[in-house]
Amino acid sequence: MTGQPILSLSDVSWSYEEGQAPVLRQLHLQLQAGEAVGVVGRSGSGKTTLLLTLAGLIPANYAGSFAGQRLAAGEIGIVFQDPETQFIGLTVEEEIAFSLENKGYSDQQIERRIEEVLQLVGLQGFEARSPFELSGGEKQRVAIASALAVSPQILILDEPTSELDPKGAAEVFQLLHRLRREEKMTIVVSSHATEELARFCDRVVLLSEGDLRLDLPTASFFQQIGLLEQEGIFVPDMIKLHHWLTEQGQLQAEPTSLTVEEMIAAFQRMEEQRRGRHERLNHSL
Ligand SMILES: Nc1ncnc2c1ncn2[C@@H]1O[C@H](COP(=O)(O)OP(=O)(O)OP(=O)(O)O)[C@@H](O)[C@H]1O
Repeated sequence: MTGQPILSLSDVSWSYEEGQAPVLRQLHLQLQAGEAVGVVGRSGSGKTTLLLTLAGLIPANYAGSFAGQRLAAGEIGIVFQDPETQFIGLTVEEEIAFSLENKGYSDQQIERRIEEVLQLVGLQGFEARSPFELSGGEKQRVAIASALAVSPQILILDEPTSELDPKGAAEVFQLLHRLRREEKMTIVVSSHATEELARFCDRVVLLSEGDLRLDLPTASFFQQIGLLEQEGIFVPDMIKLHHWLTEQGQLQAEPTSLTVEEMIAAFQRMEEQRRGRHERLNHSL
């Protein structure tokens, strides 16, 4: 994916308090339209700070500059780790209507948009429910619906599954896959769920004490097993297995298999090649 970035941070540093060590250090990061970027790093490495900076919520009085940050407010939606801290409406409908009212939508437009975004996140019929009385996965989807209501170009999510059970986490990532597929959204997501990131992201970046240590396409990123483990990042078992099989000479010249499905496909390709070689040998005898 190439072309003009829709958002680019250039040489951005940030300290919360003057005189303190920077939480982000001389950071460069570009986002292309339609890509999904994962952000990983130990607790305290600066992930939330980076996402707030991308969303324009950290003021611009840092040593550095935003090159290319020309998106108006509302063109970037952000969803926080604990969606309840974001809720202000007593019903799901009110919650989603809030940002639309702020943008001057008419009542009719608001009604239509609420219906659209609830359908998009799979919560049709939830209009009158209290957002505080939903399951964790449903709360996250309401928060995502609210962020999406004003049609942002970029959706930023800060550890959206860290408070969820596996079912809730799967629901949220299914929704993110759908937003990419159907809405072509540009998505930045920080998470410790590296298996989900490996399935979802085009690119992953690693933050380490405010430095961007890695910024690579997902398959190449997860090949850096030593560095990732040193940084306390969980490397999915499938990726370790792939690495081991390649080292043992059992898999050759295969791109990294990030998922069980890709690993099965890699073995199927090898089996077909083996059969092909066998048949050619039989013919030549
Ligand atoms: N409002 C704040 N004022 C002062 N320091 C802060 C503030 N918010 C965060 N920090 C500090 O900045 C550093 C980076 O915090 P940040 O929340 O960005 O990390 P993180 O990688 O998102 O962590 P986690 O995975 O635990 O959420 C930490 O040392 C944190 O204590």
